Amino acid sequence: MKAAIIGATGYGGAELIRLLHQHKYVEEFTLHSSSQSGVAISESYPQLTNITNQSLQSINIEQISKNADVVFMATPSGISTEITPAFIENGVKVIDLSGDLRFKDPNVYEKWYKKTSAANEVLEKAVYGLTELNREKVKNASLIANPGCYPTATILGLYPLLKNIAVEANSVIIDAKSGVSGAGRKASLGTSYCEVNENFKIYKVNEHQHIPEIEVALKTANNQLGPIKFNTHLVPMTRGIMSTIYCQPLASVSEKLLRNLYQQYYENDRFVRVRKEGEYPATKEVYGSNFCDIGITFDERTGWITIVSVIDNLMKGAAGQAVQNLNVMHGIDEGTGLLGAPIFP
Ligand SMILES: NC(=O)C1=CN([C@@H]2O[C@H](COP(=O)(O)OP(=O)(O)OC[C@H]3O[C@@H](n4cnc5c(N)ncnc54)[C@H](OP(=O)(O)O)[C@@H]3O)[C@@H](O)[C@H]2O)C=CC1
Ligand SMILES: CC(=O)N[C@@H](CCC(=O)OP(=O)(O)O)C(=O)O
Repeated sequence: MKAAIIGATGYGGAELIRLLHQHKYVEEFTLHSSSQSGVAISESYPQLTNITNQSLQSINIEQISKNADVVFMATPSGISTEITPAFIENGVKVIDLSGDLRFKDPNVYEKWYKKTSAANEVLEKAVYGLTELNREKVKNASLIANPGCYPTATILGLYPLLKNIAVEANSVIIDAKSGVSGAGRKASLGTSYCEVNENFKIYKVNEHQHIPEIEVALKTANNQLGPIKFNTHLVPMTRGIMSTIYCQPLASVSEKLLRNLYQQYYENDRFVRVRKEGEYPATKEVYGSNFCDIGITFDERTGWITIVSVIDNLMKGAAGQAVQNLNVMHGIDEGTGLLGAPIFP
């Protein structure tokens, strides 16, 4: 198949290049930029020298539509809203990494992203691409709203629990941490070295745009769920997300039962690894891979469950999951191009 990457000069775009380059069914991909057409991608990313010597092309929708079977939108929020409808009209599949198409209700997007939403008919076509939850819908989709990075770690961490165990409706607390690549490549004061190094800071307190995305997905597991408590922190590391989740079950549960429940729920999901008793995953244990690793425990003293869920934000949190969805949409093995082990140390 033939692919095009719009936003190829960003971190999500560069990760897509790395993955599509090693994907045996992608015979060709083109790279598109709104600001650097004509410039070789290796000018932005010297590590891609001899991997691809392509020059960036402008974003010409008609030309891309003639060439590509599928377009990846690795662009900031607001761009897919403008561009994707034309690709859909031209019969080209789209996988959007941004938040533009993740909500069915346009008001939710407008409230949390503070931007104009895509039209209802586009939102209706979009399938929320958290592959493990929506595999059957992804199979038949022509438009994928790839999930956000924090939602991927958090929803995978909570879903089996909320589906199977009665919890205190208002007890879900999510303490999430991200590496700095989660903010993209664009320079900003808040992500500059001196602001981040040897520092640990909370940001977007009570107003993170991923709050409604997580709530909408979790309500499909338990519609009694109250508002979640969710906050995000910037950690001085490049990649990785850790979502530490606390939740109070209505009745005491055994740790063994919880682990069995998670293992059963994810038994056919090769990218979710449920850790054994007493083992909690670290971000480096999924670095550069498409895995989501989950540790779980119940504290009899407090009566609370703790779940730890980690991903690489650029892989399972963005480009990796986008390629996983590409595979499912095209009926090819879900792991194609994604089976590399995590990089460690
Ligand atoms: N980083 C992460 O971990 C994750 C990111 N995401 C989402 O994926 C998307 C891409 O993120 P990321 O790669 O990190 O972001 P970056 O900021 O690294 O890259 C975004 C790219 O979009 C392009 N762009 C900017 N403005 C426009 C425009 N007006 N029209 C077309 N293209 C434009 C730029 O390339 P150029 O100037 O060459 O056009 C830029 O390189 C975002 O929506 C982000 O929220 C989702 C999950 C995780
Ligand atoms: C570290 C960091 O800044 N991360 C970003 C993740 C952005 C993202 O994934 O946003 P979308 O919903 O538009 O995809 C954030 O917290 O906003």
